[in-house]
Amino acid sequence: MNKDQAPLRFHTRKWVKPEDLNPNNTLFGGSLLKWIDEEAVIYAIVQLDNPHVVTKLISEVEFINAPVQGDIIEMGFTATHFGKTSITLKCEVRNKLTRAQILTIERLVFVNLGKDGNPAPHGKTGITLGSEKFDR
Ligand SMILES: CC(=O)SCCNC(=O)CCNC(=O)[C@H](O)C(C)(C)COP(=O)(O)OP(=O)(O)OC[C@H]1O[C@@H](n2cnc3c(N)ncnc32)[C@H](O)[C@@H]1OP(=O)(O)O
Repeated sequence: MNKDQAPLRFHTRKWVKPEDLNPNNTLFGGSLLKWIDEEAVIYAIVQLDNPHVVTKLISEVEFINAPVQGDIIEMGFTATHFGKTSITLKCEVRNKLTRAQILTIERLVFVNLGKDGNPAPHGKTGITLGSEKFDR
């Protein structure tokens, strides 16, 4: 980990259920990516204090270990870069009980949109810690 990078914060947990499985009886990768995209955009929305944020890019995804039914997994995110209109996150997913790594994504880029739907400067330069802006 880069020494200037904040540690990943593991908040969201999921319980792997029968409807989440692929025909091999392990977690369907598409379900996991959907959960990650939603959690990541919520992280970006909170950090940028704007509900109009879209996913621009998801970098290489490495599926390391496959969860099975009944596993509890947790998703961790941290912001690694604040651009002018974008924010870049890193993601790791691990098994809540064994801590085994499940997946890593080095870069998820989200873009802050203005009222006109075009990229707009967000003015943020660093991570907002604690319960964030939406708790005010
Ligand atoms: C949560 C969801 O499910 S959203 C649904 C899925 N996402 C979408 O449908 C988004 C579709 N894409 C779009 O609407 C457009 O591409 C937009 C509005 C996001 C961006 O439009 P662009 O013309 O690329 O905008 P622009 O060139 O101004 O770049 C905006 C930011 O994205 C960054 N960016 C653009 N392309 C890339 C790329 N390929 N990789 C990484 N960052 C990029 C730019 O560096 C810029 O960031 P910065 O201002 O911090 O330097």
